[in-house]
Amino acid sequence: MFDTETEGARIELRALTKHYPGQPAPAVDNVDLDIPAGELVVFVGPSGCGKTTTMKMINRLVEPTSGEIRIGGKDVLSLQPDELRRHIGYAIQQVGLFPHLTIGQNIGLVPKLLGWPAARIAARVEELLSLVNLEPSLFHDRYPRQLSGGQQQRVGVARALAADPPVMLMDEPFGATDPITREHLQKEFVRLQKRLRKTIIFVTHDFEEAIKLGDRIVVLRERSHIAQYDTPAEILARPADDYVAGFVGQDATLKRLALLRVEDVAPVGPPQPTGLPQVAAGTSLREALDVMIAHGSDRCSSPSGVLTYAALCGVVGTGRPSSTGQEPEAVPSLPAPEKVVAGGR
Ligand SMILES: Nc1ncnc2c1ncn2[C@@H]1O[C@H](COP(=O)(O)OP(=O)(O)OP(=O)(O)O)[C@@H](O)[C@H]1O
Repeated sequence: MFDTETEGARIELRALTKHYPGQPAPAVDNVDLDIPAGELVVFVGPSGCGKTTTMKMINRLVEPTSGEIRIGGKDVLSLQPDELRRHIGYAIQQVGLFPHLTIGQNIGLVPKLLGWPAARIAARVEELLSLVNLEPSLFHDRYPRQLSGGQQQRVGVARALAADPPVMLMDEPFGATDPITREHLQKEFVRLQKRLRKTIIFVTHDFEEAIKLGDRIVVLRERSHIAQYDTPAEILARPADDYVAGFVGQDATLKRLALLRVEDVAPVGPPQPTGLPQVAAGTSLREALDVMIAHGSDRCSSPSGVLTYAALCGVVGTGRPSSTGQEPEAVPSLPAPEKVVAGGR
């Protein structure tokens, strides 16, 4: 259907507008947006700003009033809507599993509609259950009511991936889960997307979630006007205006530290296995800072070298004048270093 069948396809929105009948103003007004192939782009904005309407126009659950949508160069509005939807994964907060179908049947629904042979569907369902960390032998024949909320959300993601579509639309897919399950699902999802490289539009109210998941974030105002479209790091470092700064919140520096890994910071020396608190490869700078604070140390050792508190401040532009000339935001000061007792807790 698209120029790429399974790997991410580029999405282009041109002057996209939706004016619901009887409403005084358009819900989505003249939106232009380019989403590169293989990227996960998060729409974040206040309730009612038009996130869901924009997303639903892409798989034509909502018909645009005017404008253009292209996926992989194909004009979406010239395609048959049911056929289009079979080639776009869709996961929503309410999950929408069919209660009378087993988990296996729910996941296999779209491949079945696409006419895949039974053996191929069975293999795909097994593969997807494993991919979302649900043991196939335990979950394949259960019914949705026999699963926890978090397990159902995973099935929702598996079902959206079932036909291996190049594009996925995800509307608060983890919204109904408790914070711990949600964090777990987010981490799993980031790992999954690193492998799959689909083009994904992900809607959320939660700016923290947008930072964790997005290659880029679109911050929306009312009527889906774009306030800023950039990488999480750029939005945190340089919010376009006060509206975006309001989303970023007070702790932008800590959020930026959470995006960076210890290996991103030039080490000041080789790893020192003893005497310093240790952090693993892949640890975020925010976690490394927590380790330094917990040990009362102004440095810690990682496989790529020694990370100092000064280097950590330098990387987020604190402790020296910022490029804009504004006062840099302070990272929390470290408590006075204490002697770390070898073998102590
Ligand atoms: N079917 C409809 N008929 C009329 N107005 C609608 C319809 N669906 C949505 N709207 C209106 O369009 C605007 C945008 O709604 P939409 O659901 O796209 O926003 P949203 O940003 O996704 O909101 P939320 O975060 O609360 O889900 C709102 O003012 C909403 O009331």
